[in-house]
Amino acid sequence: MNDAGMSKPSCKWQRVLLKVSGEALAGDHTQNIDPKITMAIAREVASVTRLGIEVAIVVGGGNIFRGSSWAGSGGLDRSSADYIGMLATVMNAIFLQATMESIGIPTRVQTAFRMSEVAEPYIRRRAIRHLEKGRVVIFAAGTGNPFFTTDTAAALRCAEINAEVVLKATNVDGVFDDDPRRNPNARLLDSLTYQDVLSRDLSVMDMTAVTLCQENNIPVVVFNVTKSGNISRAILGERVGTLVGGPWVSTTAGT
Ligand SMILES: Nc1ncnc2c1ncn2[C@@H]1O[C@H](COP(=O)(O)OP(=O)(O)O)[C@@H](O)[C@H]1O
Ligand SMILES: O=c1ccn([C@@H]2O[C@H](COP(=O)(O)OP(=O)(O)O)[C@@H](O)[C@H]2O)c(=O)[nH]1
Repeated sequence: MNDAGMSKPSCKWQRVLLKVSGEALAGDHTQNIDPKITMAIAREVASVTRLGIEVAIVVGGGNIFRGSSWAGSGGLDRSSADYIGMLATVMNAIFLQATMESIGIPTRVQTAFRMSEVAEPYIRRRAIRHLEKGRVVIFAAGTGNPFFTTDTAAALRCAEINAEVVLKATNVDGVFDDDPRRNPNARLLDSLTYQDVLSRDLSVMDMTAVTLCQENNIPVVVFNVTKSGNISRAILGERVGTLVGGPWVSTTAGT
């Protein structure tokens, strides 16, 4: 039983870290953020938090600004470009928080650097208390440092709050043995070891993020967020997408 008075279901995971990339939030790309996507995420997260599963989210910012693409333009150095990118993730976080709270999900945003007029600063113990109280916590501004990505922030926050898995929401069905957008014969991989990802240079997450997950035995599930129900399936531990960090193990809840 958690503080929110909900009995814990016999699901695979009790506390998860959901990584939502900016690309995923952009949906059909008619705008920077697709409200249909934020609402779909909110509804699916709501359905699992009602089961007592604790959900923390790291949002990306690539739908608005990706530092590496801008560094060097108009005298913009990489660090300044990355800070703009981190601020982009805060915009996504505030939007997602508003959508979640509009359907009754108590949500807190914690940013890696202080902007306390719009969000809480990242305070680890406070984040854990929010989760224990049944609130969704959205981590924004990545790690707060330039030269990193929000995938690394996802791995870091997952380790810090003792979440059990990083669920990486993407626009493709999982990890393929080649880029599916370039190679129609690319094969979806069921599961992978961290070493596979590193040695075969499979574009799952950046190497820093993969190494952090490997060193802390954090499994990563890469799944397609655009398919309705996949967020719930991933959070409930059902077999969806590609599992990095060892073979799927059947559970009572999943297959
Ligand atoms: N250190 C902080 N800086 C900025 N805002 C904060 C801070 N701590 C809490 N808040 C905000 O104040 C509001 C009330 O905090 P809340 O989390 O509801 O407190 P409690 O856990 O005691 O109920 C929330 O909107 C929260 O985001
Ligand atoms: O710890 C971090 C996280 C993000 N970023 C910057 O924020 C941008 C958006 O994050 P990311 O590209 O990881 O978002 P996503 O690819 O998930 O949309 C990155 O390109 C970086 O410029 C950063 O500098 N440090």
